[in-house]
Amino acid sequence: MNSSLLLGVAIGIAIGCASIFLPYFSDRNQGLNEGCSLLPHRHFWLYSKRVLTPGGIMPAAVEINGGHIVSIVHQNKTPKQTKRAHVIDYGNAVIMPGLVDVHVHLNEPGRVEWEGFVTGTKAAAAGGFTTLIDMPLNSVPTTTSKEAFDMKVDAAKGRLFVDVGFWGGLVPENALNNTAIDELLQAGALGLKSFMCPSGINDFGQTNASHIKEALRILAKYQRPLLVHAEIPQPSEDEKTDMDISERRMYSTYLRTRPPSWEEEAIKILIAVSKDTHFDGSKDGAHIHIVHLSDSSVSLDLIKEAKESGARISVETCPHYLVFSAEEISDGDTRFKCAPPIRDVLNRERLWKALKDGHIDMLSSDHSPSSPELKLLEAGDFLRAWGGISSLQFGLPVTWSYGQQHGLQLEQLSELWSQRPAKLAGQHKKGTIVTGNDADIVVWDPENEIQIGENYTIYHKHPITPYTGKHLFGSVITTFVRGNMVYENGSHASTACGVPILAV
Ligand SMILES: NC(=O)NC(NC(N)=O)C(=O)[O-]
Ligand SMILES: [Zn+2]
Ligand SMILES: [Zn+2]
Repeated sequence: MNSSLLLGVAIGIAIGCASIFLPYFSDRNQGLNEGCSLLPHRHFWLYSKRVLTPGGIMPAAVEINGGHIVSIVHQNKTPKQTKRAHVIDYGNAVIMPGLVDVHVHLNEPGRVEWEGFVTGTKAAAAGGFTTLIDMPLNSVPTTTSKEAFDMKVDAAKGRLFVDVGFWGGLVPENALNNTAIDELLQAGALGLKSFMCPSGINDFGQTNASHIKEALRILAKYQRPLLVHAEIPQPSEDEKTDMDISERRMYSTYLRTRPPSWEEEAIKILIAVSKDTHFDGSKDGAHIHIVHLSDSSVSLDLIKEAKESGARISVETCPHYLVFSAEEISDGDTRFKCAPPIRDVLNRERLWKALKDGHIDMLSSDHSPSSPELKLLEAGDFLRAWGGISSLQFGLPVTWSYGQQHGLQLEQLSELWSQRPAKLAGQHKKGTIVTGNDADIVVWDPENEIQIGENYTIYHKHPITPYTGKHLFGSVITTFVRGNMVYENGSHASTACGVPILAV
């Protein structure tokens, strides 16, 4: 070996050693992006008596360094605070994976008077959500082309308090254009989303079975899912066009306009098209995800059967279908208007059973607010008001409080809110507390009582929500996104350091 080679090897070893030991020499601040975190450390330990890991809930210390979980030590005592090791002891609070919401309408760019990246992601952080996946509609433009996708990502930069990925939109204009869909997916869309009924947004038209089949062919190649708003309008016998305002104010009128048969019909078609999605020799086929299931009767049975026979189908439901019922919605109270509609108590209880039995794969908020005027609260006109419920920030305490009454365990709740949604979005480093994953964590007190109301800060752009007045259990203490403490007890980090998540 000549001398210059020897020198090279020696330098190489020196650099190698330095990088192995670097984290220990640089316990404070190294690589810390000023303002991203309320905590001035990048290497620290979180401790509590209740850490939720895939192995169960246990007393443990979670070591975080450089934004990742680097070790999890099952121990009954708080680790010692040393010069090198900053330790936060959360006592009996629960440390669990940050929540992942795969169905959020942030409406930016273009409809920031409805919601926006800053307000939406601040609400998310305060609610324990560390990742959101944004829907392609309600923003202007809708996210249906590569150009629109790039605009969305640009608009998001520097404005996110949690990480945000994006679904692309599948509409009649791009569905049969393979190049356009390829471009959208190559730009980073995590999958596509389509409607089988009018979406309420003019430039987001409804797709039919042929559009969906063609899109699945391409999605199968990328192994990314198609999310579908599964309702197809059905002809009805008593269709009246001349209803007066007193009839339009009645919740029962609205409920009649969107019967379960709309969901059934759409789901039948989706199951039929999912049968053979092993296109071009693709061995895994395409994945269809049914968003916001409301009908827990025939629709749910169809999904169960299809899954049993091996279809690659998953389904989500939302807190509002689990908490409210048609019987309790007052006429004129359009805060509750959403599509598909909230149905009767029996339907709700069957949804809980399906959730507990594992037939519903995950939860999502379907946070879809609008400007207050569009809810037509004064007129209370259910047929003309905007359909969409504002709820992002409350998902955890709501589903925990009502889930407990239905025998749902914390471990199950975490699977429904973190592990499975992260998987659907292709985020394999998120959704669980395991070594090597992103340090996306919520620390919360499941026993603390709260009330959504005056003494509760709502970070959504508009506070209008049907949850107002609800007494709940569970308050978020701290939220970490990739090791940054982005929220603690009513304060957010000063800089928005969440990142746009792009599929690669
Ligand atoms: N344009 C929307 O945001 N629609 C949403 N509205 C609801 N769910 O009422 C949805 O997800 O269908
Ligand atoms: Zn929808
Ligand atoms: Zn939606």
